[in-house]
Amino acid sequence: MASDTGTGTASPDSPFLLELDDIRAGYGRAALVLRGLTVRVPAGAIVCLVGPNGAGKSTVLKVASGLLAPRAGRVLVDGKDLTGHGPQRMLAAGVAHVLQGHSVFREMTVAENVLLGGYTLRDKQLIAERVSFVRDLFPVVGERWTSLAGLLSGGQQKQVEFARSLMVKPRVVLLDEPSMGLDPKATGVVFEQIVRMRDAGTAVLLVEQNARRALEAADTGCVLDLGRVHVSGPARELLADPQLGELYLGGRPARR
Ligand SMILES: Nc1ncnc2c1ncn2[C@@H]1O[C@H](COP(=O)(O)OP(=O)(O)OP(=O)(O)O)[C@@H](O)[C@H]1O
Repeated sequence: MASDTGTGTASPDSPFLLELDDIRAGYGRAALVLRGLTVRVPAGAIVCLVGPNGAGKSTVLKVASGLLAPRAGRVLVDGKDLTGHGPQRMLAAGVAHVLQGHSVFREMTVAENVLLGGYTLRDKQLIAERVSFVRDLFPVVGERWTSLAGLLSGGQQKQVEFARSLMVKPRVVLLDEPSMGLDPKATGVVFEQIVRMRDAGTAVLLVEQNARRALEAADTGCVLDLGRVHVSGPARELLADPQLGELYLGGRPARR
């Protein structure tokens, strides 16, 4: 397990899909929220950020998707420096952001919601392929295709949001608190779907309050504190660490 991932260097042949390198970022004139944060997401991995309320977890995702420009540091996709580019450019580079809370259009059908995710696509054949892909990946999306999205449960709506984000075939999806407002059963289903997304080839950078459940699904965990990555390492090791459990994961790990 590494104590702070440090600054490191990035190169054009970087093994990482997404790198946030020594990021400093904040809002307006307020004090910096991120103070030298480094997070790296390899292809085919789920990386999970955990940490106390207000630690800056959502801010990390906003920097990664171009919603918030960092004051210093670099944002790289496939080793290419895209620092300062906005959300449109980051999406074109393969970085999709599923925001916190529920963002389906309740008065529209599941189909209309999902197709909105592909509105930049012009090729009808490609749209059909992507629709088929997301319907296979998230069976409930296919089953409820013609229903009004507002009639679906919270967990089902979250899967519609995932499907919408995958329409453009992103390389990495940023998920902000996907279990927010869901009961334990729906949370379990949503995490299963996140693992399926990873297994289908999309890397995931995940932010969660439900730290234990998220780390169980993740490959790598990063604990944020005071605007930096305090500790990072294999998610299983973080889960098994009693000190981290006590400090950041709401008590000691469950006995196995
Ligand atoms: N749009 C904004 N304008 C000003 N300050 C903001 C804005 N968004 C977040 N902040 C501040 O930045 C800090 C970090 O917020 P952020 O939402 O990134 O934390 P978080 O770790 O995701 O918190 P939580 O777990 O409570 O969602 C907080 O002090 C918050 O008040």
